[in-house]
Amino acid sequence: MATGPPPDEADGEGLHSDSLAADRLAPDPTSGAIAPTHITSEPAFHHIPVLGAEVLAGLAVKPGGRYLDATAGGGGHSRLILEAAPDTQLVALDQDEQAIAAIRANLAEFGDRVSVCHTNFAAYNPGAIRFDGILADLGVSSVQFDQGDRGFSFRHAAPLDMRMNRHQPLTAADIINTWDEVELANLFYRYGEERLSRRIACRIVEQRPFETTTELAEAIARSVPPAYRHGRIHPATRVFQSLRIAVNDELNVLEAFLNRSPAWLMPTGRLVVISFHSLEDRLVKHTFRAVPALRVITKKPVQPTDAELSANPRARSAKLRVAERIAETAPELPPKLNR
Ligand SMILES: C[S@@+](CC[C@H](N)C(=O)[O-])C[C@H]1O[C@@H](n2cnc3c(N)ncnc32)[C@H](O)[C@@H]1O
Repeated sequence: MATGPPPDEADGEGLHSDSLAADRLAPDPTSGAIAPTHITSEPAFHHIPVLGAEVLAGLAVKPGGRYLDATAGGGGHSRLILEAAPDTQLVALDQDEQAIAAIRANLAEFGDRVSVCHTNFAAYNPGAIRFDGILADLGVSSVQFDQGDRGFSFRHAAPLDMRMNRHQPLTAADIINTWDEVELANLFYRYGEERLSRRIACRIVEQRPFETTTELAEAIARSVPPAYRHGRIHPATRVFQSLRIAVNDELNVLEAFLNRSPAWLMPTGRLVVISFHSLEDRLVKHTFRAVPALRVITKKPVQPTDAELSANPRARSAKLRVAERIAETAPELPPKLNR
């Protein structure tokens, strides 16, 4: 990864896909203004699990197996695992308290087959428990994304928050309104791969403070050339991605999880990770190769079929990779002595 942004480039080619591409809005061609959608009621906690069949195949779910869903969200994948084979046991983690409440409610019918833990997956400690499979379906859930007050999407006028764990102090507003111009440009370039990082950072610093997602998105849209404004994705998409990654420290916690979690697996246990942007996928690919306890199962990432994409367009950037914990070879015994 480069350490700082190069001079800004004006074209919008070579955009990498990311989970915020759903935020492609139709800005006013002259002002770049975005018509905000005001959410008046909380959506039900419903998230369509991505790559469901591929997750079950990757985990090789077996009767009586024990699984860890490190990002349980709405419990969609957890439910698939619990229903895939009799007597499977599941530990469900999430760092978002609202998700934890939803998981408890949505999986109540499975009784003591499920235990739920409110934690960041990087801080989880399984004690002596070892799992037959671990799943991490990264990023935010549809519910978090669509919730009017969370600030993940510029489709809704909301405070610049973006915290998955609302007990942590740092918000997106803190970053946007207090970091200096160079720090912001570096952030947009590194975590958003934004080519116009310097120009956008300069305009933000001139116009801040910003309070809401839509104010910030409009300012970004106004600060870029018209060709860029009408590109494949909304011009604020990459900046929003970079802010979310920074607020939740997403790449550092993912790296810690990828290095720690192989030790939580039984020999031949499976680690399945679904990522939604190139920075995450790169980290998963390289760490799977680098961790000595893992054997890579998927040489290439598994992606959704056209049928899944037409049913769930939000799956479009998903990439699934699988690794297996190498079975410890028994220490060689000395040849039996003839007596
Ligand atoms: C894409 S959603 C998972 C959806 C889930 N697989 C389902 O089918 O309902 C990601 C979830 O992971 C949680 N999450 C993201 N990063 C996390 C982390 N570092 N530790 C714990 N939970 C995390 C988010 O709060 C969110 O609820």
